[in-house]
Amino acid sequence: AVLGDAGTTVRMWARRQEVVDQINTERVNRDYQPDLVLPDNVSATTDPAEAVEGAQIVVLSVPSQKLRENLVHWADLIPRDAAVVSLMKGVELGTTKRMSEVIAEVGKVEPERIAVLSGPNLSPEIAAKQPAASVVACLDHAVAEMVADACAAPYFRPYTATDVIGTELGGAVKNVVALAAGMAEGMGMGDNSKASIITRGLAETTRLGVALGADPATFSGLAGVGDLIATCMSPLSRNRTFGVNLGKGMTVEEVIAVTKQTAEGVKSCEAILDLARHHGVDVPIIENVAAVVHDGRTPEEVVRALMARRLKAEKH
Ligand SMILES: NC(=O)c1ccc[n+]([C@@H]2O[C@H](COP(=O)([O-])OP(=O)(O)OC[C@H]3O[C@@H](n4cnc5c(N)ncnc54)[C@H](O)[C@@H]3O)[C@@H](O)[C@H]2O)c1
Ligand SMILES: O=P(O)(O)OC[C@H](O)CO
Repeated sequence: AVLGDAGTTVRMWARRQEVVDQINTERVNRDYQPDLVLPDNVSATTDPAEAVEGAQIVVLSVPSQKLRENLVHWADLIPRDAAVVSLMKGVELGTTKRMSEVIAEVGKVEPERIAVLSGPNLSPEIAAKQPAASVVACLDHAVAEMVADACAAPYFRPYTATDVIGTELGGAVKNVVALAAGMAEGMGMGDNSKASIITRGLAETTRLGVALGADPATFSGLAGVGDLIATCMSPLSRNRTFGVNLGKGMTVEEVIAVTKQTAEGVKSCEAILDLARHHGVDVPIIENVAAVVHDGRTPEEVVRALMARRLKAEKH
């Protein structure tokens, strides 16, 4: 819808024929955004070859852990001169690769053609065409500008950047911090607790980003603190909501059973923790979220553990 409203012709790929038919005939996707009427320049197909044929820009958005298995089938179809844009906010389990790295590896796309888009962009608000800003980052700034032009709509303002690592990492780590903020909310804690989590979560994100080669300034921007605030504070966030349910005492299995859409932080927290350990970066909030989600610790136990840590100077 954003691309279409920006005047860009869009051919979407979907797996199910009934979804494609609904989009092409009624211009809606009832399961995901029932109130959003897609613009006329957006169409859909179940055939990936038809979707990408002649495309100048290929936008990839599936759950992060499913990108690799899908990309295997798309790699040879992607036009060799197209920009490839990732909207995904996760890190791959096992490999600890960011989505742009998976695209380069499996899609055989040169890094200069890979752009990532990230920012405070909760989809129900975007679908309601409420004004929002975002960041398109690509090593080749001209490619970032081309993608920004293609998605600049009256209600959607993309800024450009060249820090792919920072932009991508900000989007992935904020989901894990939002799980922690949600847990605090679910346990009945107030704004001091959540602001403390957000601020120290940003410190962890920045430390890890710098170790990976990101520009620390990126984390003060839309893809850093901007998305972190939106996701940690909004009841529309799936990651925060997942955390709220954990904080209220539901088990991980119970929360998964009631969660219909992707909460990227649940799987990515382990991959991000692996990445941090590999680079020798201290990430206590991420570590404790992973302990709740994957090791059976309770939110109460990890709050006690976080508050009992050795006192230290406040620095990144
Ligand atoms: N929803 C948001 O507000 C938002 C905003 C910015 C970025 N993102 C990011 O975009 C990515 C996708 O999120 P989403 O909100 O679209 O998630 P979603 O769960 O709402 O939708 C995921 C889509 O992928 C499809 N899908 C699921 N499993 C698949 C598979 N194995 N193979 C192919 N397709 C599959 C689903 O049918 C659905 O169309 C995530 O990385 C998310 O962090 C989401
Ligand atoms: O609903 P969430 O938690 O996946 O967050 C959505 C977007 O990433 C917010 O920018």
